[in-house]
Amino acid sequence: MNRTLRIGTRGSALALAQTGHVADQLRAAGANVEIVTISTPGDRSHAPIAEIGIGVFTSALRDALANGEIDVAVHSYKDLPTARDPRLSLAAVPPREDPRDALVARDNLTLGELPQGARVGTGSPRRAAQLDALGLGIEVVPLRGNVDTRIRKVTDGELDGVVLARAGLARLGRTAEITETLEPIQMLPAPAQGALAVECRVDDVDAEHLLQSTLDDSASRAAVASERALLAALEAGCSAPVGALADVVEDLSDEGTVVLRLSLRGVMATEDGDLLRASATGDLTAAEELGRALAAELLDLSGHATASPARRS
Ligand SMILES: NCc1[nH]cc(CCC(=O)O)c1CC(=O)O
Repeated sequence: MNRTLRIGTRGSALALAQTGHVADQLRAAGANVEIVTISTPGDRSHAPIAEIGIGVFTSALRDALANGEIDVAVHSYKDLPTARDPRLSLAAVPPREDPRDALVARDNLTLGELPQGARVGTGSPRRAAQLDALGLGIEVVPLRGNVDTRIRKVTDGELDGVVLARAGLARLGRTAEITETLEPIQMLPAPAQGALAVECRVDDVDAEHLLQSTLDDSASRAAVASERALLAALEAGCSAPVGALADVVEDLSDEGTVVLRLSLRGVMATEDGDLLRASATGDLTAAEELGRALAAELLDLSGHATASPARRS
């Protein structure tokens, strides 16, 4: 392909870092690429995400792609709405970064070492619900802004800690500031956290082929597909905070050969702040079915959780 691919990105340090990485890989494969920065309403607003809505970071980029201002859009996958955009094709899901959440706290402290009443910042209802459920007496403080702004609240002494996606810190070369990487058994990440979504126009088959063959990782794509299918199915039934993580695991087939399977864990907060958890494994080739099945199980649990009048504990 001898045309120049224009790759669109948001202008945040994180977005530029991840797009730069994608551009480098495409250049290494011999493509001509150019990076175009697109400002989004999400970057200009300081309101909580819960108020301005999912898609604020991604829809301007998607529109620019659909009208031909750019040829490729690179998104943090977890920031994309679950409804697919019929104008666009998900050409590649590159190998996923570590999907876990991370704590950056003062004095090198871990969550367990923070004192009662410690103030920990996060704008994510999912992180807040899971922090509360640990029963550590941590006070969750609402917080927004880019990675730098959030960490500065800790260095300035305004907060005792903040919880962020490890992947974001890794892409910015700031993992040294992490004081604890949170195990998924305590805190399940957002569906698709740590993964990128690389889109092109649905009719741009040349770009789609190049992006897919150069960047796509089928295991990451399958894992993320099951997490997102779980999220989409739960969004239809409720608006509760949701965490999900699929791991690709080795299993033995009936014939004794090694097969790869998906192991999916999910968590959903109820209205009274209890956490419902479930897990399941399934075929790598039926990732979305697995996500939907686990969502149905969580919805079933939530029905029991709210419908039972004699509920104690
Ligand atoms: N919602 C903002 C956002 N979108 C993607 C990432 C981090 C990188 C990723 O998960 O791929 C972050 C920051 C964070 O959650 O700390």
